[in-house]
Amino acid sequence: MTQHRGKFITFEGIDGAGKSTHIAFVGDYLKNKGIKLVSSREPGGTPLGEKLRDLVLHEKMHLETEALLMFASRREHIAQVIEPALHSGAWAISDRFTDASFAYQGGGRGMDLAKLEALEQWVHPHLQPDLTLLFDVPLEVARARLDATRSLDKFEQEKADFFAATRNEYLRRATQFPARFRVIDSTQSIPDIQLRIAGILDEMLAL
Ligand SMILES: Nc1ncnc2c1ncn2[C@@H]1O[C@H](COP(=O)(O)OP(=O)(O)O)[C@@H](O)[C@H]1O
Ligand SMILES: Cc1cn([C@H]2C[C@H](O)[C@@H](COP(=O)(O)OP(=O)(O)O)O2)c(=O)[nH]c1=O
Repeated sequence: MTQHRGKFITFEGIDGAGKSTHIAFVGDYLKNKGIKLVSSREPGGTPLGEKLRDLVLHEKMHLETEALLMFASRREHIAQVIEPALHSGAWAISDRFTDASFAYQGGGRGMDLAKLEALEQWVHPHLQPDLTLLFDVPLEVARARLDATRSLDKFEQEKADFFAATRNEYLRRATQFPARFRVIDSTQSIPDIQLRIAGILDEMLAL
């Protein structure tokens, strides 16, 4: 019997939007529906990727070095985790993927989008998420949530205009790729957001 390829779901949003809060919910929801899945994150997702994550989140570096390390981590993640999972029929869910490079390195830091497109074509010419959940909140809401909870990494210490540009690029991409993006208004309560996500997943499961 031919094995059906699994689905690939990615989670995106500016820091503090509430992305991490909902990843476990999605994992549990899908497992309860009998779906086998692999959950991982970027940068990271493999032992080498986690080492790159540590560097890229804490060291100062040239913008293009930062982008190249994101894609290096991604290359390893796709080869070791995402493709094998999808090929075996399992679903893969990733806390961030290439949209984050466009939003942060492209939007936030102003890197030429054409260079990011070239990297995307190099690293995953044939792979795109089946579904991207974009958790969207105004900057002040995200900032207040971050300040209430944790010590901040290199990106999280950036200023408001960085996050405004990052958020805009995410929203621009959601408009550019409407078939796979779902924008979640993350100012809503956690239970309301979960209801919306469950509806989106049910639609996908019915396909
Ligand atoms: N819809 C929500 N309403 C209120 N607080 C939220 C909501 N979503 C997340 N939070 C809180 O905001 C903080 C940041 O959420 P988190 O999921 O870690 O954000 P992200 O992964 O997007 O950076 C956490 O303390 C979380 O409990
Ligand atoms: C995947 C990716 C992440 N990032 C940034 C966004 C985040 O600020 C940071 C780490 O993401 P994340 O795992 O969401 O951070 P946390 O665990 O603190 O919630 O890396 C990029 O700048 N480019 C990328 O391509």
